[in-house]
Amino acid sequence: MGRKSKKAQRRRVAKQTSVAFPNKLPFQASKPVAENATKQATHEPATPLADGAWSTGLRTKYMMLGKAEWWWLFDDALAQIAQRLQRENFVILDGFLDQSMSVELHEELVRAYKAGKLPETRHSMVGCPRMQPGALAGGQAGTSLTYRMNAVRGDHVAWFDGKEEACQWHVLPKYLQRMDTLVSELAALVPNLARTGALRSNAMATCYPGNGAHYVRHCDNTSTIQNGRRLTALFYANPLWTPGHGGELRMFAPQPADLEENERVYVPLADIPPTLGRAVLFFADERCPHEVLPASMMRFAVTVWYFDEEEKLAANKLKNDAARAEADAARTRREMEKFKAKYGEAPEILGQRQEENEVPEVDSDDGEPPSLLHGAATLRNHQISTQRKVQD
Ligand SMILES: O=C(O)CCC(=O)C(=O)O
Ligand SMILES: [Fe+2]
Repeated sequence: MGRKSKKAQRRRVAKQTSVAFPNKLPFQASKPVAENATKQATHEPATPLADGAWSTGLRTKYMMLGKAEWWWLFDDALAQIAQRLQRENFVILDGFLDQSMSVELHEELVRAYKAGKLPETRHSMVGCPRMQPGALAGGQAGTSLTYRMNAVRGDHVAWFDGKEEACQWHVLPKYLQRMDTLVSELAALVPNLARTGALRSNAMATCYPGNGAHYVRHCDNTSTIQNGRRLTALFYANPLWTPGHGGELRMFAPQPADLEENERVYVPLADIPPTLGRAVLFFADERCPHEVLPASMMRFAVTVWYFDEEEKLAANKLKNDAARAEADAARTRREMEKFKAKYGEAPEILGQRQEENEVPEVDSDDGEPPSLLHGAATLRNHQISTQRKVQD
């Protein structure tokens, strides 16, 4: 396909949405989790706590070159990130943003969360989207039946493009630009990400408000749903996190896509604390079942999904397909029944998905690549050339 027609196709996606095996497991696996296993009563981790210690040497090296905050952007770091992602299906990046930016992003998220709790007239951020309890399901195109159930998913969320003036963002747009840069670099190194990097979701800001809020084990995409999500990028902003606060991201071993649910055995691989400045990247499909363990304190994160262009275009084409929407809705109704029987909580049915969660592309005819890639390349070139000067 020619560049122009590809670009036109991308633009159509934006219009339609109105706003883009491992050899060895990394951590020692503990006992498989049976389907009905009850949650642990204590905060003892069931699996080893996982951190980003693998990058300490790299971070020290780039700190000494005055490039601490860009450590992940250099060729040796990118090669390791790509290698880990391919070998383990997920990778932890500590210090993705430096301490002061991370603290500031935490403050921005707290501000947005608090503003959403006040009546419109009583805060200074009128027009900043309110964080609401997160929705479930939505089907392939995201436009089918959705529902809420606190026992399944207990976070509050809102979607942001980082340009909302009312929200007074400062760090969020910088974070997005950096993550876009990283993912567009990885797209050139990881074959499975080859069609990723031009389309992504907006940023989903989340707060698990404590009191045991959690998100049960799930995959962000599956071979049945095919919603286009290829890579999940998380950033955690919790300055005072300690193990007693819970809210770890538990990663499970990959699932063969062709196994029925009752044949699956979920082996926990690692519990990842949601500590300040930490980013986690993982494949959005059955390679990475995951859950958020109960949080006893407020827990803030930003999630972005990078889409496989082809899969996302196919999913969007089915937006107005009544038969597909009904098949998705039927599956969602079965899921709701299952959860209702398991947790005894009635779902709140929302109907069609409310959020507009995809990023529009710049509408230009001048042959420029999509804004996302363009901004990302510029950022990398700038940082790398500065670094070369430092080394020369
Ligand atoms: O916040 C996290 O650590 C993960 C959240 C999650 O799995 C999701 O929103 O799909
Ligand atoms: Fe998830």
